[in-house]
Parts: sequence; structure tokens; C-alpha cells
Amino acid sequence: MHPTKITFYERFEPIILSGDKTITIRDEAESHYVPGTRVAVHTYETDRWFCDIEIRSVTPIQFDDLNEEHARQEHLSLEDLKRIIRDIYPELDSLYVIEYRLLARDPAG
Ligand SMILES: CC(=O)Nc1ccn([C@@H]2O[C@H](CO)[C@@H](O)[C@H]2O)c(=O)n1
Repeated sequence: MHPTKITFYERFEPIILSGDKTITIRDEAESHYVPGTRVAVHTYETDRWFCDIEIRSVTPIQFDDLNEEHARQEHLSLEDLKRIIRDIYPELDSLYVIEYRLLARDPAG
């Protein structure tokens, strides 16, 4: 079964809902999303739903190959992106770029 839910740290909610953040970078355990499928987005902290996304692609990436284009799609500087990924995944080099588009957001949010 393909996964139909993903969580994000709450601090990224505004840039996801504005459409400025269009990728997330995850480990192998979270790499099994299927392009074309709809996924519910919840906050990591409280499991609150805040939008749905459609998966566009899932692409393997090595940490050392992260570039300015990934940073732009994360709405971060490359330096900040690398620091954040090192905080979440210390010592992990094999990562996955999950590209998505915003489908629906909570009208009350
Ligand atoms: C449980 C768990 O791992 N949750 C994660 C993991 C990653 N991310 C963000 O995705 C991008 C690349 O990693 C960065 O913007 C990260 O902060 C996130 O919001 N929540």
C-alpha cells in the first residue's frame, strides 16, 4: 500500500500553504510516495491536517549533490537547507527529493 499521509514540522506550514515550498527531502523510510497520488498533510507536532498535496516525483539524491535549485524549491538558502537536513538526518547521505503540488487547504487555517 502506498502512503497517503505525510507530516511536516509546523514551522513550515506557511510556506507550504503559500506555494513557496514545493519539495521535501526525506529518508528511505519516507520515500515510498507514488507520483500522481493524493496525500494528506498533517503537522508533526499535533497531527493537525492542514492541506492535501499531489505527489509529482520521488528522486534519490545524495547529500553532497544538494544544490541551489533544491534550496530554491525549499524556499531556503542552500546553507540553511543543508543544516536543517543534518539536524533531522545526521550522517545520512542517501536521501529522496519528494516534489509535490498543493491541492486543497483548510479554509479555516
Ligand atoms: C518526521 C520528519 O522527518 N519530518 C520532517 C522532515 C523534513 N521536513 C522538512 O522537509 C525539508 C527537507 O527535509 C525541510 O524543509 C525539512 O524541514 C519536515 O518538515 N518534517
